[in-house]
Amino acid sequence: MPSLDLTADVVTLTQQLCDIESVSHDEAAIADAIEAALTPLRHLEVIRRGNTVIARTHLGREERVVLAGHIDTVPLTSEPANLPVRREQVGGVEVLWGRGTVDMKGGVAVQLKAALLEEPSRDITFLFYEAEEVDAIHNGLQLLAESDPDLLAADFAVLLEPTNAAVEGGCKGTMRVEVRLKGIAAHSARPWNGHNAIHDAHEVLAALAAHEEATVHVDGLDYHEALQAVGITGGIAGNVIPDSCTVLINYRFAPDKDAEAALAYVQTVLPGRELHVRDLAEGARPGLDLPAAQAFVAALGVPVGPKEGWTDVARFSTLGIPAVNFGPGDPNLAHHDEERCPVEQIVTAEQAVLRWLA
Ligand SMILES: N[C@@H](CCC[C@H](NC(=O)CCC(=O)O)C(=O)O)C(=O)O
Repeated sequence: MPSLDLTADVVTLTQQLCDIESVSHDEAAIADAIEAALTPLRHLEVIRRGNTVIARTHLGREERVVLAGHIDTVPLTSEPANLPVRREQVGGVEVLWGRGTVDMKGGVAVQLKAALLEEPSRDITFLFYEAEEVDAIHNGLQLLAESDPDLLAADFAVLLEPTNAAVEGGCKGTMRVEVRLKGIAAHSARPWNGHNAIHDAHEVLAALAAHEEATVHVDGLDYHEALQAVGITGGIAGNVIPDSCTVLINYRFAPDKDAEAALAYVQTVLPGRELHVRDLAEGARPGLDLPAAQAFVAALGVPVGPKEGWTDVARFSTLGIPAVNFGPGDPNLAHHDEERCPVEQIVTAEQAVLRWLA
């Protein structure tokens, strides 16, 4: 069983975490390693639900904060192979290079180092959760909110998602919709007997390609919307006119919109098309005017910006718990084949979190 050494420095710990492969739905090994590393720490209560590990202090402090991070990653690449991670120089900067270094095992390493604090200034709930990178129904925090909502209770939450060690407020919503096109199957030597559903997709794709994506100003931050085709399927054989074709579309919408408004917007881009919602997670407004968030930003003294990806800040906002994103790694390199994180940034993030909790 792979193991983690919590006494190692935060960069080495990040490397250890990354080298335990944990693509979504395959997090058992990393959850086992985290649970095994935390269980001997006598100041923590450690709980396991599926492949989500929860650890809490019970020091009777006035405030409880959550430090949360997901332990899954998007799939690996083979060319270039992005596991095992490498520590190397890129453009004169020392980086950890490989899957998970940005999204988000550097943040998880910072959580684990903070878990060693025996006398933090606040009570802390650490959440290491499964299946964040996939459809919302699998999300470990979603499952925890259903099974043990009390485990999410807190006055403030920090999601250790990549932010370049700045604070990123709120997050955009994400919706996946399918447009299902119908045709008539026939022999491809005699296409006049059928109707090609894949050919019909060009109208949908042309509308998406022509669409101008908006920038929306919400409570002082600019969120860049995105409406993109992310998949297309159809065809059963190389000599059959396809009778169906499905275009999968991902809409990333600013947090001034709820799900209904987001769907209505997609409909304006694709008038008359029947839209089938496959997955949906609403966003969260920045909430940086809330006292808890202001105190965090002031304590860290870092710049603020918008979170363009979706994160579980949205879940905490829904629960009425102020939450922000703060962690090492450039979000522009999340999910990228060249995913890499400057080692210095992982150390900076660790120091900032430890200072805040001291
Ligand atoms: N259920 C959603 C979950 C997607 C989560 C993912 N989040 C990030 O990559 C955060 C890092 C960042 O971009 O800043 C995402 O936004 O894709 C889904 O499946 O879409």
